[in-house]
Amino acid sequence: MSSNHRLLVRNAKQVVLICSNGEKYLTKHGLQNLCVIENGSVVIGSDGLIKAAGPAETIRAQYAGATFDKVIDATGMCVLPGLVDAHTHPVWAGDRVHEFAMKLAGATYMDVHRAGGGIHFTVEHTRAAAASDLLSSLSGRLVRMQRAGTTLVECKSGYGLELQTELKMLDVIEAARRALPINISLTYCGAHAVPKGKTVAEATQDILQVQLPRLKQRMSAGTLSVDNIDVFCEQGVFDLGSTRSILQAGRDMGLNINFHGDELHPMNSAQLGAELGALAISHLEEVTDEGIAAMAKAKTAAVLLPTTAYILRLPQPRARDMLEAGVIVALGSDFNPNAYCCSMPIVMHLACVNMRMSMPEALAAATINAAYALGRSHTHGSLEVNKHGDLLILNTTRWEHLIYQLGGHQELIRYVVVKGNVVHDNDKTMDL
Ligand SMILES: N=CN[C@@H](CCC(=O)O)C(=O)O
Ligand SMILES: [Zn+2]
Repeated sequence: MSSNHRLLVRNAKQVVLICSNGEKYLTKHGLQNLCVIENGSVVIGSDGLIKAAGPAETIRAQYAGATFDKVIDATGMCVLPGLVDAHTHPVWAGDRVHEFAMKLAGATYMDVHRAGGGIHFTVEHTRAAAASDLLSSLSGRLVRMQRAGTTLVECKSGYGLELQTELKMLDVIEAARRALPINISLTYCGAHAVPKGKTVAEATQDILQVQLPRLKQRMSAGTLSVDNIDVFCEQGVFDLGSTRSILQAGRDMGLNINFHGDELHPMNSAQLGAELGALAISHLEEVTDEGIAAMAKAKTAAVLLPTTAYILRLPQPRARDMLEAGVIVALGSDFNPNAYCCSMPIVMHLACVNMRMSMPEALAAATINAAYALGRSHTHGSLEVNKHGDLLILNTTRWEHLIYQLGGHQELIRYVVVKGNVVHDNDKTMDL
């Protein structure tokens, strides 16, 4: 093979492909043994896509005459697909460290929300913030996530709750998508809370009659590209009926349904999502057995968020029951002013310890299954030919160290690569 390629990563102790037969997600037995090559190499072409991932000897012979823009000798290191974070709220102004103190002193999430704090506090600050300030804080957060190994991240709006600020947030995410190498899946979450002074019915009408039509115009004009629609379906927020009408309207515009459900109370959100063909439902701390069965049947991914249950001291989502029922389990950091965590390695560690997932289950949940939850598992989430050349190279001989060493990812992650370009080199503390 004599053509020029972008990147060769050679002689890695382990190359963790995750899967190798074009699987769109992994459940049950598929999660028991992830596909790992001992002594492997990876080739990424000049189009940024994976050309080969296999035994080092085979690739050496196959690419004997090829040239590469860059060669990384990964002797003694591990190569993994870039991590996928399936749930974040990364655009906001005004932190909530004071509320963290209140919660440590015993206040619940809803106590703070009803007292006008929580999402409402963030809405007030985000409405007042300049788009340029939101973009610069968002960019910093995304770089931090990328350094922790995330190469595809879902980003929600939802701290505007009215047209102008929701559009401002979506535009800021769109601008970050164009400026930064990290891959972004963009979610409209105008139904994140009922704005102060409005009833649920009024808020729902505003979304259906004002916000979604404007979004549709912007999408048709090609100035905004929204991927998913989200609603916070919860007692005291959006009930099942209003959730249904908003999600249906989003689906009719071609958006993937991906929403917050069954977090603080059992709402039958899982059944609703399954019925509507949702790609994913997040949280599910209070999901019922019927909800689990419905999601397994409908192939609706469960995006579990270990940081939320940890910080709010909620019951843990029933990951084991979901896995045993064949639900597609994915993970997200839930980065937001309530749960300030940018690190999917920490999320995987919490999923293993608190939700009793195994390390292979957690890694699949943070790669191929999270990519599925975002409708991207045909291009992301595993190291397979023709997928994006997004990967991590770890300073360790066994991939499990990324989960085992709690908070150790900064030292462990040597390189982060997106489409064959090194976007983070820990040795040079470089971020591009
Ligand atoms: N539960 C609703 N939304 C977020 C929290 C957002 C916030 O508190 O600002 C979540 O997923 O945890
Ligand atoms: Zn959320």
